[in-house]
Amino acid sequence: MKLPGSEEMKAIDRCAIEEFGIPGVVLMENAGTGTVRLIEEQFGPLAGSFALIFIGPGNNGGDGLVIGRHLHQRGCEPIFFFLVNPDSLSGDAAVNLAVVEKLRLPLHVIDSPTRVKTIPVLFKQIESRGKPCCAIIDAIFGTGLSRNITGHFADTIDLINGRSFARHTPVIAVDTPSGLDSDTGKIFGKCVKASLTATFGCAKPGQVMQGSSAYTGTLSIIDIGIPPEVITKAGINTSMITGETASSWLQALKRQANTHKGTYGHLLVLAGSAGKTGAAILTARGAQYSGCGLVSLCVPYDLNTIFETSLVEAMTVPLPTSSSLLNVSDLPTVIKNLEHKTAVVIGPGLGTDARTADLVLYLYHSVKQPLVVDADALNILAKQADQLKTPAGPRILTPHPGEMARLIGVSGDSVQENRLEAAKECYRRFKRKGRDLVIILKGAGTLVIADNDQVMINTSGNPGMAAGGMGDVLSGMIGSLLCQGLNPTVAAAAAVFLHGRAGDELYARIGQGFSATELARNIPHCLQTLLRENV
Ligand SMILES: NC(=O)C1=CN([C@@H]2O[C@H](COP(=O)(O)OP(=O)(O)OC[C@H]3O[C@@H](n4cnc5c(N)ncnc54)[C@H](O)[C@@H]3O)[C@@H](O)[C@H]2O)[C@H](O)CC1
Ligand SMILES: [K+]
Repeated sequence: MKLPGSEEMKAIDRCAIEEFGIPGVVLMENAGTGTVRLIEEQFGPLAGSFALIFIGPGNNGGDGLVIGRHLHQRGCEPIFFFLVNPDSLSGDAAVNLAVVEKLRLPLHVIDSPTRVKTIPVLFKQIESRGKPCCAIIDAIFGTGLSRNITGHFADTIDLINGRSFARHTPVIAVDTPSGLDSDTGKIFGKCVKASLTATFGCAKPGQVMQGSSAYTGTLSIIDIGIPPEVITKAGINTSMITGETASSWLQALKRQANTHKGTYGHLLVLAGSAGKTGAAILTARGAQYSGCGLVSLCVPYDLNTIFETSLVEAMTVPLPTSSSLLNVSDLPTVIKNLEHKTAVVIGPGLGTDARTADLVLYLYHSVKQPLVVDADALNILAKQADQLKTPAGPRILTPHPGEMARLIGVSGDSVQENRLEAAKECYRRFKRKGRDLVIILKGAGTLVIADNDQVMINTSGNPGMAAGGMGDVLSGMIGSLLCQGLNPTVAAAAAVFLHGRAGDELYARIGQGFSATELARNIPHCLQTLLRENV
C-alpha cells in the first residue's frame, strides 16, 4: 500500500484533475461524502444532533464545508467555525462556501485568540437547544501545512485537545490531524488529537510513523475516486508493510512434498560472548522457528557447552582460540565454515573487543553470502563508517535507534525526531555501487529502506516487544528467510512484519511481559495464519 508524501499527493491531485479530467470539486465532494459515511458507520445515526466543524484556509477547509453540507442532509446541524475570513477561501473551497452560504448554514468567524475564547460559550448556547454534539471535525490543515502552527490556530487546537465541553465527543481529523507533518510524522508545534482520521486516496508516511497514532487515532483511507493508474504513474517509493503484502511475500515459504532440510538453507550465526550467550541462542531460535533448514553457530570455545545444551537442533563450531569472545585469530576456521552456507548473521551478543572488531570488519567486506549485521557488529561498523569499502555481497543492517545514532554520528533523540531521514542517511552512507543494501531502523513503525531508495513502514508490532532479545530473534528470522530463498529486501520486510505480528498475537492474548523466547515460539503459528490469508 503506497504512502505518498505531501508533494506526491499534490502531484496525484494535479494528475487526476489535469490529465484524467476529474474536476477537483468532484474529488472534494467524494472526500466529504466519504468522511460522513465513515462517521455514520463508526458513531451511528447523525439525525437530531449537531457537529462543530473547524474550517482552515485551504482545501482541507473545503473538505470540511462539504462534510458540513452532507451532515445537514442527514439532519445533523453543522456549526462552522472559520479560522480565517471566509472571503479569503479560493478555488474548490470557495465553490463549497458559496453553497453553504446559499443554504444559510450557521457560521462563526474565529480569526483571533479573543474569538477562540468565545467557543465554549457558543457551544453551551447551541447545546442548550437539547441536541447532542455528535462530532468535532478538524478541517483546519491537511497536507498543505508547511510551518509551525501559531496564534489563534494554535489556541484552537489547544481548545479542541483540552476542551472542558463535549469531552466524550469524537474528534474527526479530515485527511490528517492538523499539525501532523504528513511526510515525517513530526508535529508542527501543535497537533489535534483525533479519535479517527479520514485520509483521502492514500495514507501518508507521517501518519504511520512512530507515535503518530496518538494524533491520528484510527486511520481510515477514503477512496475519493483517484484512478489507480494515477497512483501508479506517481512512482511513489514509500509504502506500508501490511499483512496482505507480507502474506504475498511469505507464500514463497510454502513447502513442497519432495523437499528436505537442505532445501531450506543453512544459516551461519556468528554471535555470543561471555555473559551474552542468550543473544546468540535467540538468534538461532528465531531462525529455526521461521523455517531455516539448518543453523550453525561459530562460538567461543569455552562457551560451547552452553550452546550445545541450549540449542539441540543447531550445530556449533567451537572456535579454538576464542575463549570468551570471537577472536580474529580464528578467522581461518570461520572462513572454512562459511563454505556451503546460504546466509550469515553476525553481531548479537558479540561484544566490541578489538579482536572481535577485526573479525567483523574482515567478514563485512569478504562474506559473499547475504550478511545480516546486527547489534555489536553495527557498533563496530559505526567506528569505521567512513573507511568501509565495497562488500563482497548483499548487506542487511538492523540498527535500533541508539545503534543508528552511532552509525550516522548523531544523537539518539535526533534519530527518533526524524526516523525516515536518519534511515535514508544511513542508506546513503553504507550503500556501495552494485551491492544490495537494506537498512532496518527498528522501533514502533520499523522502517525498511532498500535499493533505489524504496522505503517501507511496518504496521505490525506493539509496546509489549520493548524487551531484551527481540532484536536477536529478528536477526535470525531475516537470516532464515534469506536461507529460504527470499531476496534481501523481501526477506527483511517480511521478517519485520512476521516478527511484529508474532508479538501482536502474544500482546492480544497475554498482554505485555512476554519474552523474546515466547515470541520466537509463536512464529510458526503466525506464519501459518499469514500463509492462509493469501489464499
Ligand atoms: N487528492 C486529495 O488528497 C485531495 C485532498 N484535498 C484536501 O486538500 C488538502 C490540501 O489542501 P491545501 O490547500 O494544499 O492545504 P491545506 O488545506 O492543508 O491548507 C494549507 C493552507 O494553510 C496555509 N498554512 C500552512 N501552514 C500554515 C500555518 N502554520 N499557519 C497558518 N496557515 C498555514 C497554507 O498557506 C495553505 O494555504 C488535503 O489535505 C485534503 O484535505 C482535496 O480537497 C480533495 C482531494
Ligand atoms: K485536518
